[in-house]
Amino acid sequence: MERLRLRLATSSSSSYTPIPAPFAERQQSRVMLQFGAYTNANRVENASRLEGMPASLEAVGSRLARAGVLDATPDSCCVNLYERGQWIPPHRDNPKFERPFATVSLRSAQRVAFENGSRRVSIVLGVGSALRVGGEAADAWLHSVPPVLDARISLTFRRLSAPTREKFRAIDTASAERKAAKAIRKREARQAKRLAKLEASDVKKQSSRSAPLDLVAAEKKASNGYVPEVEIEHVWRVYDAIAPQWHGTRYKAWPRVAAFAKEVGVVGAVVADIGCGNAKNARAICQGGATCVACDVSRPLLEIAARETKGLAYECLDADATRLPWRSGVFDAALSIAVLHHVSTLCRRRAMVRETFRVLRVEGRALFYAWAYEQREFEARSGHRFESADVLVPFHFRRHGEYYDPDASAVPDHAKVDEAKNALVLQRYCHVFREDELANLVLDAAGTPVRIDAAYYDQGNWAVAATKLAS
Ligand SMILES: O=C(O)CCC(=O)C(=O)O
Ligand SMILES: [Fe+2]
Repeated sequence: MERLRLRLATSSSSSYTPIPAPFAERQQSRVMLQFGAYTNANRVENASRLEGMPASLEAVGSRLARAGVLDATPDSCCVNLYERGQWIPPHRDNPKFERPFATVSLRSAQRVAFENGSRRVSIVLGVGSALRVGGEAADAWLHSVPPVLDARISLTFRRLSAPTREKFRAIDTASAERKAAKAIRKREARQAKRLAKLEASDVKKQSSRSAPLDLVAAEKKASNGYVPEVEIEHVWRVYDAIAPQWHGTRYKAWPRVAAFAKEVGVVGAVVADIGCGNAKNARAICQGGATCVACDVSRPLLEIAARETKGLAYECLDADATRLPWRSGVFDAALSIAVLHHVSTLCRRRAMVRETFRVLRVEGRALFYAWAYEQREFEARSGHRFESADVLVPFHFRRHGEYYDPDASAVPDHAKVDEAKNALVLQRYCHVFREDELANLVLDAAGTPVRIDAAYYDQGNWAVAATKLAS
């Protein structure tokens, strides 16, 4: 008996209930091993482990159902282990179990008593017998086990009632759903954490580089080497933003530039227009039959240039004048008109001059124009007065009129609104040249012997025309 009790008690799906101390003292109750659902102080326990019955007990339960002792296959079994003298007071079986239920008696025969008011009925349960209890016997009558005469085992088979079973199934489903939802939340939280970590490391990576203002700028930076932030923000992005308005007000070549272009732009000549902007010099260059290859860093200006030069032998491409994408010695002439003053370091201005002469053939001619520090007010239409050599010059980007496109590309971060003028004020960076500075730069930085053909003041700019003397 003890061995059996231990064996069953260690079965994982069982509940072993020893007799509580006060009950044990009076020998009330018995050791119980319960499989499947059972009740404990009127609460159903283990309802979701209905499959928990050992195969041997299940076989007995099925046989009871087949024999018609039970109406359906039981899903729980309580094994009662009685020592001699142990007993159970009158009670009613928990209504959360279906009727009928059945008790199989083993080991020793035992009398059980039924009572209903003053009525009493006793039944002797023989070894191997099955007692079916249902109807009034189960609910109107109480039953009890008087002190057993000998050690005894009984097996009571029950089936959880349909509503209770349904209730527990719903609870089970809900708890499974809660569990699943919790698992999903946990997984999502983990993913969010991982993502945040990735993003943080990305931001770190980005901020450890000198942050590019936009992708185009970043791309240019990568392909052209270092471009100071001031040029990207205050030259490149400004021209990108103002391109249509810029084009609208500057569409004619300056006369002395046009004269130079005409001189060099003969049939068969190949001319470079470096920093071409909206290509206002294109006609002057190409009208004599020359072919022109132009470049600029502003895509919006290049788009205008391409549009404006349809039908001309004029090609324009996106390139930085400090790193020209052409072979050395291929051009007969080069124009660098109002470009040098937008380059913010001496090193880059020197690079631009050197590159211009590199792509020229020997005897090739170049014309440079750069904004003058010394503005001769009576000559200069701009009327600027500069305080120093490196300045920010405001450009009023009108938010109205025929050259305003509200859908045009983004304005630079530094733009300020001027409500009175209904304009955005953009600041263009300029390095303004002092007298002789441009000529000295050309002589110094050409990287090859050059001859200065002319140096003069025109349109508020210093101008230098020079010829490459050797390769
Ligand atoms: O052992 C028996 O015969 C009856 C047991 C019983 O009534 C019970 O477990 O509720
Ligand atoms: Fe009972």
